[in-house]
Amino acid sequence: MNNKFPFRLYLVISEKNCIYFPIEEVVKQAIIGGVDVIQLREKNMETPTFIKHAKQIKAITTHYGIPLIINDNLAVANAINSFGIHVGQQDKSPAFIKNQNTNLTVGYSIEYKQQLLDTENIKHTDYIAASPVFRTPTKTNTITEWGYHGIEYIKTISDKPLVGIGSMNKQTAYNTIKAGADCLAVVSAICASKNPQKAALEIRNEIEKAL
Ligand SMILES: Cc1ncc(COP(=O)(O)OP(=O)(O)O)c(N)n1
Ligand SMILES: Cc1nc(C(=O)O)sc1CCOP(=O)(O)O
Ligand SMILES: [Mg+2]
Repeated sequence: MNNKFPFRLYLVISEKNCIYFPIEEVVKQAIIGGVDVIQLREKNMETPTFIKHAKQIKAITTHYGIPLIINDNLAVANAINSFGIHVGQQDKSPAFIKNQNTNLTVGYSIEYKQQLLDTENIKHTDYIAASPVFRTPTKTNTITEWGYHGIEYIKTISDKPLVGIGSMNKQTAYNTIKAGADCLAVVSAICASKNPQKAALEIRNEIEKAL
């Protein structure tokens, strides 16, 4: 697998998705349970507040040696010197970001087949995300579902590390990895669990079983 994204279980987290514990506690429990990369996704935070919040989360992820990725906001990613940034089709493009002379690892959401032919952006991308594998109440402005066959299809077109996102949990993890995903990104199955550590461990176990 590409050295820049050798991860298997990706926590995508925001304050509002953490139901039973403060975000800092969910981050710690998830890491202990087996999450090996984290994205901070705060969709409604102004940049100065986002930077302050991201610094607090980065202090925890750094303590555990886990990379932190920032969703959407390049100013925040640069301000905290994050490991990476994740962007989608409505955000700054991977080509633009890589042209800023940055070391950021760049993730890019792919919503349908034709976007896989966007070679200019995909060549500037370190991993792609199948967006979504299955529809999810956590993010409703998605287009279609890739499903397991979609994951298989993407792997025939692209050799980029592939992240599956959207209703990834202990029931869907095994088949998504078997279909060809390299990594699973999870929000609610961990953030909304009464036991985030156990939830992460159970998904991680399914991933390892499928590899
Ligand atoms: C790992 C991962 N995959 C997909 C997304 C979605 O990105 P995007 O389409 O830009 O939507 P928002 O998350 O910005 O609402 C993601 N964030 N992370
Ligand atoms: C942040 C995000 N992006 C998606 C996409 O399809 O691009 S789905 C999603 C949320 C995933 O939440 P859950 O794990 O609760 O299903
Ligand atoms: Mg985005």
